[in-house]
Amino acid sequence: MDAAAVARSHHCLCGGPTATGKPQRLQSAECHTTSFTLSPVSRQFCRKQHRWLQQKQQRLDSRRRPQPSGSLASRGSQADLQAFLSDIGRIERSRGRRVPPISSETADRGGYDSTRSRTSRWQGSAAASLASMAPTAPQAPVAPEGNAVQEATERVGVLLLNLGGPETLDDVQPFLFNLFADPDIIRLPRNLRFLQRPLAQFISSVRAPKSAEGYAAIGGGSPLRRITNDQAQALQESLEKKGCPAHVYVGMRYWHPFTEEAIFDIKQDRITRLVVLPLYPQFSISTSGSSLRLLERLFREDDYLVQMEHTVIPSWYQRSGYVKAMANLIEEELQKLPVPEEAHIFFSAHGVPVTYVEDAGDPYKAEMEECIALITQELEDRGVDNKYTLAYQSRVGPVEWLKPYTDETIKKLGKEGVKSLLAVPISFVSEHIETLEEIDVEYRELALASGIVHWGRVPALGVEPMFIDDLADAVLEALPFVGAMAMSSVDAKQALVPLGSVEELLATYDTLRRELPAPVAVWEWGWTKSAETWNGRIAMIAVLALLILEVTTGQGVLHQWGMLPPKTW
Ligand SMILES: C=CC1=C(C)c2cc3[nH]c(cc4nc(cc5[nH]c(cc1n2)c(C)c5CCC(=O)O)C(CCC(=O)O)=C4C)c(C)c3C=C
Ligand SMILES: [Fe+2]
Repeated sequence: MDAAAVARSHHCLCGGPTATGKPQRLQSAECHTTSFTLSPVSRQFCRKQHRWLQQKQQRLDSRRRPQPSGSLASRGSQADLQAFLSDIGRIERSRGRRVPPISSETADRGGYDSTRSRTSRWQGSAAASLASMAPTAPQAPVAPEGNAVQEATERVGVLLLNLGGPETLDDVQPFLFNLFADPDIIRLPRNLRFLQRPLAQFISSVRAPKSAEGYAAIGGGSPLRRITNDQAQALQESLEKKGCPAHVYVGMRYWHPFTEEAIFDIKQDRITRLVVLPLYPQFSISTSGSSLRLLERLFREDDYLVQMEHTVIPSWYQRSGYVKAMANLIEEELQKLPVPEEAHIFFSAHGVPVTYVEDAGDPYKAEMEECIALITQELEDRGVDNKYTLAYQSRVGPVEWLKPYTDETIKKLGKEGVKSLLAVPISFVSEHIETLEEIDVEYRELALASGIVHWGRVPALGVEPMFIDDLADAVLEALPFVGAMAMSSVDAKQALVPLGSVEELLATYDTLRRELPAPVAVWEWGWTKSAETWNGRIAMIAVLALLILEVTTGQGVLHQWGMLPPKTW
C-alpha cells in the first residue's frame, strides 16, 4: 500500500480525508485547533492523528509493511471454521431467524433491559462447546469486503477496554471532566442534555482537589495505564504461545490512550478480525456499556471499521480461570492472617447508582452476586468456608447507590465482634486509586477504629498467569464468532449479554430498554435519606438552577470561562 492509499483509507474524527468521499465536515488540518464541534479531547486527538498519519505515510514511502509472522491463514484447519459456519447457518435457517439491521432509533435510546437474565449461561456453554471444535486459532482469510486494500491474510486484534486514569495531578480535573461528561455516568433528561458539559465542568472542578489528594497519596497519578499495558503485553504473549499471533491494543474511556487512539492504530495495522474485551469482569452500563457505546459510534462512522469483523466478550466473571485465580489469591492472603479460618472475607465492589439496576436494568448487581457465589463455591470446594459479605464502595453524588455500603458494613461487622477482616476488591483487575487509597488507607483505618484487629487485603489480579491465560482462552473461544455473528446470534434472544458484535450487543439491551429517569425525578422526598444524600441533592438543584439562569440570561461564570456560547437571541 502506498502513502496515497493510506491517506485515502483513513479519516480523522474531524472529517479529514476519507476513502469514500463521504461528506467532510471540515476541510483543513488547521480546523482541529479551532473547531467548536469537537471536544478538547477530540481536537487533541485529531492533531495527534494527523501527525501519526504523516509519520506513517513517510515510513510507508520508504518500506512496505511486513506481514505478521505465522499468520492465522497458515495455521490450523480451514475445514473447522467452515464446518462451524455452515452449522450456524443451518441452525439459524431451521429457526427461521434473521438478525435484523439495527436502526439508529433503537440504538440511540438510553437504558438497558433487565427482564432478561443469565448473561453467561449461553456465553459459557456455547463458547465452551465451540472452543472444543475451534482450532488453536481459526482461519478465514477473508478481508472485510470493500476495503481499500484486500489482504490475503487475517490480522487478529484484541482491543482491551478500560477506564483510564490521570497520570499526573494536572490531569485530574480534565480526567474527571471526561468522566462526568459521559452521559452513561451522569444521565440528564433529554431536554437538559445541553447542560452535560457545563455540569461536568462544574462537578470536575469542585471534585478535583479532593480527588487530587487521593492521587497524590498513591504517588501522584493512577497506575492504570502501566498495569493495563502490562496486561496487554502478557495477553499478547499468551496468545502467541497458544498459536494465535495477535496484536493487543489498549483503549481507555476517559484518559490516554483513548479508545480513539487504539482504533486509529487498529486501522493503521489493517486488522481484519477484532475481539473486543472490556477489562471489567462484570458488565455495567457505566463501564463496559459506556465504552461499547463509544465504540459503536466510532464503528458506524468509519468505512473500514463498519466492515471489520469483530466480536465482544461483554463480561467474563464466570470463567473458571478467573474464579480459580481469585480463589488462589484469597487463600494465599488468608494464610497471612493469624487465624485464617476466623477471618471474615469482605468483598468490596465499586458501586453504581441504584437506578441503573432497578430502572435501567444494569446486570451489574446480578453478575456481581453470581460472581461472589462462584468464588465462594470454589473456596468451599477447597475446604475454605469462612463467612463472607459483599458491599459496595466509592459512591459519588446525590443519588442512592447499591447497598450495603462498604463503610457502614465495616462498622457493623466491627460491632458484631469480627476481629479479622480480609478485603477483596472485586470489580476491577488492576490496582487503582480505590484499592490503594480508599481500601488500603480509609477502610483500613475505619476497620481498626471499629474494633477489627487484623486487616488483610487481596491484591488485584494484574498479570497473574492463570488469569491472563484464561483471558487468552476467552479470546480464542470468541474468535470463531468474529464475523459469524452476522448470521448466527445463536440463542442471543435468551441471553442478556450475549457474545456478539457491538451493535447486536447494544441492540439486545435496546429491545426493551427504558430511558433512565432523570436524577431529579427519581429522588424520593422524605426524611429517611442521609444528610450526605440531601446535601448532594440540594447542591445538584442549586447547580441546575445556576446553569438554567446562565443559559437564559447569557451571563455568568461559565460564559466568562467560555464554557457556554454567548446568547444570540
Ligand atoms: C467496575 C468498576 C467501576 C464502576 C461500576 C464505576 C462506576 C462509576 N464510577 C463513578 C465515578 C468515578 N469513578 C472514578 C474512578 C474509578 N472508577 C473505577 C471503576 C468503576 N467505576 C476505577 C477503576 C476508577 C479509578 C481509576 C484510577 O484513576 O485509578 C472516579 C475518579 C476518582 C475519584 O474522584 O474518586 C470517579 C469520580 C461513577 C459516577 C460511576 C457510576 C455511575
Ligand atoms: Fe468509578
